[in-house]
Amino acid sequence: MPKPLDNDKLTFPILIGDIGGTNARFSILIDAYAEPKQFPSVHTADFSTLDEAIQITVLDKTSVQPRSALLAIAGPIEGDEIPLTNCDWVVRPRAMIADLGFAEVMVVNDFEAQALAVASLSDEDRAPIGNNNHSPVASRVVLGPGTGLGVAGLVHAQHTWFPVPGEGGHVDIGPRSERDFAIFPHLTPIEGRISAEQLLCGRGIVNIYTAVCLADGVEPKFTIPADITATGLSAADAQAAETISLFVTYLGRLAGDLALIFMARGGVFLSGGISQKIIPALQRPEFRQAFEDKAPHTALMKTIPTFVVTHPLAALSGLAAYARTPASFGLATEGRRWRR
Ligand SMILES: Nc1ncnc2c1ncn2[C@@H]1O[C@H](COP(=O)(O)OP(=O)(O)OP(=O)(O)O)[C@@H](O)[C@H]1O
Repeated sequence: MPKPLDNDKLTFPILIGDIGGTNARFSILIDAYAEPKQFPSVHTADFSTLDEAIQITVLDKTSVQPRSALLAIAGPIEGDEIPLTNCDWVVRPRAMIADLGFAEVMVVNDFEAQALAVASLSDEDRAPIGNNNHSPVASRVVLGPGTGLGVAGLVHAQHTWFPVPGEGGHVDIGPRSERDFAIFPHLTPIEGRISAEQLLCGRGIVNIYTAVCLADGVEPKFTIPADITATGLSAADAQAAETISLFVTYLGRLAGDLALIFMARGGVFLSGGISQKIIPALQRPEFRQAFEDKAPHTALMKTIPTFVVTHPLAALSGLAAYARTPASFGLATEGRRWRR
């Protein structure tokens, strides 16, 4: 078993990496004060292993030899061989230490990294949804529709940020309005239920659109999420337009539920690839209406801000924030930190 370590500093220079299902992004943090040295983002499919991607895209391109690596990955972190969700790579920290010259490797969950990022996002790196652009220093939530639906809480207590990565994308979601009751019977349950991720991700956009078409007795025209949002945003197609409206409504409902669970007075932050692409739809009334529609707590919900994270490399910025000042974060390291 890996040896548990305290939340002490990783040794600089630190390679930080955000390994998604489709893309991997790397940078090097020379010390606690320097801006990260950014490397071009790469497609995971272009390299057979993570180690090869690090060697070719980072180590071969710089004379700086990182002493530590801090990686965010999509998927649960268990044991010494960590397979990635949606990609063939396996993270092998012990082999990275042996072969790539690192003294230490630490691996965290990708939404934990997103949560670390929203602890300190500047105004330029977020777009408010609604009238409130103030985020007090208080607990927050990150909710990210992309290939899947990621969720993490960020609890603020004792002057410390505690990321809470969970599987919140898999909570149940059910019909509420009369129109929902007409559409939901056309969704395909998985093992008897509809989870939030079945509606609130790229595939979910297609699921909603198809169910709307079936409810209307119309042949579906689109199978690609980006086509549905593009057509829906321009209102060129009634079913695609309704899909966008329902998508932001359901996202607002879930965002509100999560804000209630975490008492997230610091706000709910929408990350992931889709949120940034549909900001105009999120700024229409439906998202905030659904978010605030939480009687008997409507007055409370009106005070909670909501944002789209617009930072292009939010997970990397979260990892860099942790690498600089680990003591500001209550990040669990047990079983996730390996050293030579
Ligand atoms: N304009 C768009 N509107 C709606 N959905 C989109 C749009 N563009 C891409 N998508 C969908 O977003 C999903 C990809 O999300 P994202 O960009 O967050 O990638 P990821 O694989 O989750 O993360 P990573 O880039 O880290 O690998 C896919 O399902 C894709 O079809």
